[in-house]
Amino acid sequence: MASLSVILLVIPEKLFFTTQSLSPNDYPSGIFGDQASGGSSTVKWLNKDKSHWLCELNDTSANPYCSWQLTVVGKDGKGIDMSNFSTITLYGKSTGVADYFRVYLRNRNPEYYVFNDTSTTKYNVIELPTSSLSEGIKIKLADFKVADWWLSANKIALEHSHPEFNDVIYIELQNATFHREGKQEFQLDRIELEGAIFSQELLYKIIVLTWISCILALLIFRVFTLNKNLKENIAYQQELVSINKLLNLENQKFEDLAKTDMLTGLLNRLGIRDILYEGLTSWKRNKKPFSFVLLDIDHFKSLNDTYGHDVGDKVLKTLAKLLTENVRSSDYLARWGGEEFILVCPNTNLSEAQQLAELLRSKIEQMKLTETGPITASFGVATMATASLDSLFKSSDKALYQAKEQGRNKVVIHR
Ligand SMILES: Nc1nc2c(ncn2[C@@H]2O[C@H](COP(=O)(O)OP(=O)(O)OP(=O)(O)O)[C@@H](O)[C@H]2O)c(=O)[nH]1
Repeated sequence: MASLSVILLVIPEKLFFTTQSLSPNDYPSGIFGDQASGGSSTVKWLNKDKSHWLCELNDTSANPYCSWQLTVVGKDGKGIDMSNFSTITLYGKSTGVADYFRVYLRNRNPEYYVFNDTSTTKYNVIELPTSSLSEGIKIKLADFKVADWWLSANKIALEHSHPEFNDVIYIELQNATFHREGKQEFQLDRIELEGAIFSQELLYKIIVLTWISCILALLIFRVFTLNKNLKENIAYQQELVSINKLLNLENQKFEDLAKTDMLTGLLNRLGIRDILYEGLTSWKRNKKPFSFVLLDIDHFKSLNDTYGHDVGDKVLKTLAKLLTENVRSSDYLARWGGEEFILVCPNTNLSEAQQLAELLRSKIEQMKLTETGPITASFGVATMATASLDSLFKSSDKALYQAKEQGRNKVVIHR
């Protein structure tokens, strides 16, 4: 865009020029003297093409004249719109007594032109030296002025007193003001109109407007892409959020799995850990009773040995189910390891824990096991006396050991 602007600015103005060439043969032409206004000046053609004529002026009227007139009206009835041209060049020859001649470019405009009254066409006029006609006289349209006599004769309003070239219907050559007597030959070969397609001003305007349009288009494109990126980012964020949710769920799943004993589905040691700390904290803060029931299947080794490990596993699962069904919703049951289970009882004193252990012992004893026959379990019960989970566990383990010692299938409490 910048390079294009530079190129447009440095390109020679001529490249933007448009030209139109007129030959007197292309349009009807006519010659006339001043007899109509009482004079005796005459004019006659000197060739068949009507491009060469002789004017003989006689100073017998107020304004002696003779004219050559080219009627440049197209088939559409319109004259030539010269408003886009900046110069008109006349090529021809003139010899005789006169140094100057005048050119009229006669324009129509409904504001002052009366239909069929050719005298109401605006007389844009300029007087030029006859000598330079052979080299081509280039005249700037801007140098034309409107004939004063025409303005007065037609009482033209001030706003229409400037030259106009939008509908020129006659190009006319005449003797100049001070040539009143004598012979003058004219020859007109060619008329050339020339003008810039773009004026320098328009070119600058186009460049500035193009820049503004490009910047605007760029801004709109930028806003559009930013918006698109924003939407994509939001969608990506939402995707991340949902992935995170999924991952959290998965994490939770893994966490739950890590805290669960695979065989029985009960909590494992890791799973019960937080509950133990909560119980300890609660005991420390409010001295709320907190008890443990440890239970261990009796002679499980011989059960395994007799019926096999798989049967042993089934027994462990059945027992876990029975225990789950018979503990309170406020208690926490976990597999401590092997054939050993722990029941953590918040807000439960020693006697309540003992009763619970007794109930479980009795349920286990009565449990129906088709493959092995009945089993029993021994229980050690303890309640928290000092702020130590370790000593609570040791106490209940000690009580369990005593239950085993006392013949198994027993509940022993640690006092
Ligand atoms: N089937 C099965 N057996 C297990 C599992 N974990 C531990 N055991 C077995 O449990 C048995 C425990 O035996 P011991 O510690 O000697 O105790 P016990 O035979 O129950 O004897 P007491 O506790 O003194 O009544 C061992 O033979 C272990 O192999 C398990 O997940 N599945």
